[in-house]
Order: sequence, then structure tokens, then C-alpha cells
Amino acid sequence: MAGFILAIDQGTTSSRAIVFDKNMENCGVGQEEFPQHFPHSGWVEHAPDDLWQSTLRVCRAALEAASLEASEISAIGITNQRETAVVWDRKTGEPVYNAIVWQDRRTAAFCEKLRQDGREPLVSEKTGLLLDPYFSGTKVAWVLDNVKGARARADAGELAFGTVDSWLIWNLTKGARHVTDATNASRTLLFNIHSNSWDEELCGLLGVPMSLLPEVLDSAADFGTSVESLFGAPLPICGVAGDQQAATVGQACFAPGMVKSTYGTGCFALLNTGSEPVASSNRLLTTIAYRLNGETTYALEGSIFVAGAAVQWLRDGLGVIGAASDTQALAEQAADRDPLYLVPAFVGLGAPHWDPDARGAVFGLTRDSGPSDFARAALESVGYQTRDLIDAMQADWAADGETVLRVDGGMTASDWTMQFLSDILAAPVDRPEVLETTALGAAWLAGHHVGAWPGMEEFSSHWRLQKRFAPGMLQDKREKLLKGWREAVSRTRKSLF
Ligand SMILES: Nc1ncnc2c1ncn2[C@@H]1O[C@H](COP(=O)(O)OP(=O)(O)O)[C@@H](O)[C@H]1O
Ligand SMILES: O=P(O)(O)OC[C@H](O)CO
Repeated sequence: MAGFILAIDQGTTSSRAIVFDKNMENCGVGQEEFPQHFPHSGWVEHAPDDLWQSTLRVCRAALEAASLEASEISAIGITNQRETAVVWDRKTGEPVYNAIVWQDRRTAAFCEKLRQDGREPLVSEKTGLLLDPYFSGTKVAWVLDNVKGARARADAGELAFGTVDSWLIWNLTKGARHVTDATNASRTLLFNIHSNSWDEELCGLLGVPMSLLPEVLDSAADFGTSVESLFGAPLPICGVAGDQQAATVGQACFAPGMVKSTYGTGCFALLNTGSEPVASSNRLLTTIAYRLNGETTYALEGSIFVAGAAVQWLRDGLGVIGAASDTQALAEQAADRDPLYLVPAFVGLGAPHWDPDARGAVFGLTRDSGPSDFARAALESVGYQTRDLIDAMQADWAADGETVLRVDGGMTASDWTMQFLSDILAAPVDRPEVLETTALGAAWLAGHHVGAWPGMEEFSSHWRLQKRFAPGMLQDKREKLLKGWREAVSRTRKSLF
């Protein structure tokens, strides 16, 4: 077997496909952005057909870039933006509404009502999650209750729900398979992470009939075969994981205590806690890191909604930079005086605050403040937010030895940001040679399942350090900066409205 794997990475802003060879080297990429829809304040939607068609095109582009025929590919691995919910008709395959994206806040009132009814402890205990609009379950209920006739069709068994992996597999197999993996299921609010099954009580609570739900498989399993007409040869789909879990795999964070943090639009840090789910006392999520051969490995997760998105705001909102990479030079120009703090609560605050009503704020403005201070504050906000997550993780679960953070994602290109991150964490930050860890993780799940790629140990030994950032900041300075940050967050959370 040639050992080529086609990895699909369907993300929030773009669809990407990468062909990896048997040495796990990238040998062809396809990438496409697709439209974002914001029909009302706080609402974010994607057209399901855009997700599917862009995925199809980037797969074909990656095969072409690698100069390969589909028949030379051993398997497909899929990783995806998580929580985003699609509901479609089982007979026609037509979506009944747009995909409601993870960032969408429209179900905040429903979540608040469930909280007021005292439901959060039950939900948290079973799912490891919190009652927040971030997760899929309340989005599905919204579709059923707001699209004309949808609830009746759901009750009649005519509709299917899936996260984006399910939706893509449904289309790749022309409706033959309605499946997902345990990591994606664990983000829905409907899945019991202890029994590893859909939970009737939670489905009843949220108003989602169980007939809508996909079959849940291990992260490396037989998810179906793409129909021949799509690529010219049928391809088995053998690996599926949510993108942050796939990055955990791609970073080879297989041992309890290992942490990865991905800096894209948002930032998501996952700490491998092994075979036992650890309940957080600090408002982190307990989630499934991966499920292999029926055995579940759990993680504690900290989710930050705005990381690289703060850099996008500098570019598109303020217009003070032309490209994301300009931030570093600008931040370096900022004078080392009293800091400017940006709390980027543009869509509320995620972990550990979970405050959907908070909105962004800037503290410490003076007459001299200018674009360089804003650039620096935006990059520093990523470090401060990560520090809050790591503090919460350490309070929840004491790891042996020093914490080392393995990082990936677009923002890690910035040395300045990674150095500040290490300084403010007082811990080493390791940037690997391969930054496409998300796609690599999905490829490994599939490649290993079909016997074309090595096992966990050998895969882990392929992980290569590109650069280690070591903390250099004096303790006093770090403490002073952190005190200011915490005060800034606390003032941001006092709603103005
Ligand atoms: N050199 C850089 N410095 C700072 N931020 C960057 C840099 N390059 C990219 N980014 C930020 O990283 C994000 C893109 O990363 P990526 O991993 O592709 O994200 P996603 O998968 O969420 O779309 C963007 O928000 C962009 O602003
Ligand atoms: O598509 P990304 O990389 O922004 O990741 C989004 C996360 O999966 C949301 O939970």
C-alpha cells in the first residue's frame, strides 16, 4: 500500500485538504475560504452546501497538487470545526436550515432558562460541558422550533442532525452513512461521556428527538466509503475527530499531563487526563480527547473565543495593519511603559468566565496610545487568556513535573507572541516543525486504522521541535502585569447595559 492519506480539515473560515505520504510529509494542499453569514447580531451561519462543495473542491485540488490519482490514496481522515450543527432531510439530503456555527449566540436565553431551572449540574455531570450556546444541542432545538414544519418532520423520523463531519460523510457516501465519532458527539450536550452513548434524558430536556442522531463510532473506524464518482475511485473514510482533538493527536499529546494549545480564530487548550474524566471546579470543560478500540481518553479543555480574531480586528476593524504578520513589527515598536490591556470579549468570554454578555474593552489609554500599543495589547491578550486557562487546569488537575505547552495554529508564526506567552506562563512553549497538526492528527487516525501508518509510539517519535520559547520575564514584572489583566477582566465583566 502506498500509504497516501487524504486529510480533510473543514474549519470555521476555510476548508482545507492535505495529502500526506507514508512518511507523514505534506505533498499537496488545497484550500478555500467560504462566505460567513451574520443575519442578526450574535448569529453566525454557514451554507451547508458551501461546506460540502468547498470540501469537494479542495480535495480535488490537493490530489492534483500531489500529482496523484484517487486510487493511490489509502484512506480519508476528516477533522472539522466542532459544535456547528446541520439538520437535513434523510430522503432528499436537503438541509432544512443553514448550519448554525459554534460562535452563534442565539440560544443564550434558552440556556439561561435551563440554568434558572436548575438543570446545569445534571448537564455538566453527564456531558462535561456547561449550558452555553456554544454547543450543538440548543442549536438543533432552535432549528426544530423555528423552521416551519421542522418539528413535525423530526417527530416523523424524516430529519437527521449532524456536526460537520457527519454532514460531509453523508455527502461523501451519498447518504449511505449517518455517523460521527465520539469526540464530535461529546460537543453536543446530548452525549453522555461516561456511558459513551446518546442520553435520553438530555435529549428530552433539550427537545431533540433521538431519531435525529447519528451512530457514534471510535475516532479510528470504518465511517463508510466515498462514492466513486466524486474522485474517480471509492475511498474509505477511516479517521474522524473534532479539530481541537485532532490537533491533540497531531501534537502526539498521548500521555496524561501533556497540553496542546491551538491559536487560530480562537484558542483551544487541551490537557490529556488519561482514562478518567476529570470534573472541573474551575469552569473548564471535560471532553473526549479520542476514542480508540473502544477505550476513551479524556481531556480538560479551555476554550477562548477570540485569539487570532483580535488580529483580524486590528486589520479589518481598526485598519491599523495590512496583514496579520504586520502585528509583530508594530508590537515591537510599542514603548515599554504602563501597559494597555485589551480584553477581547467581542462575542462574550469563554473559559473560565463563560460570560456571553461581556463585551470587549480597552484599559490604560493615554494621550500617547497609538496603533503599536493596540497591536501589542492584542497579541498580549492571547498570552493572558492562556494563562487564565493554564491556572484553571493546574487547579483542577495537578500534573507531575513542569507544564510544557505544545502550540500550533496560524498565530504561532509570531515569535513575539510565543515569547510573551512563555514569559507570562512562566513555562516553556514548544513550537513543532509541522504546524498542520490538525490535519496530521486526522491523517494518523485514518492511516493507522488501515495499517498504512505506524502506531502511537512511532508516530510520537516523529514529533519534531522547531523552536522552544523559554520564559525570561522577571517574576515581579509578570505578577504586576497579571494583576492589571485580572483587574481589566473583572471591570469588563461589569456590564454597562
Ligand atoms: N504572523 C501572525 N501574527 C499574528 N497572528 C497571525 C499571524 N498569522 C496568522 N495570524 C492569525 O491566525 C489566524 C489564522 O490561523 P488559522 O490556524 O488558519 O485559523 P482558523 O483555522 O481558525 O481559520 C487569523 O486569525 C490570523 O489573524
Ligand atoms: O475552525 P477553528 O479552527 O476555528 O476551530 C473551531 C473549534 O472547533 C470550535 O470549537
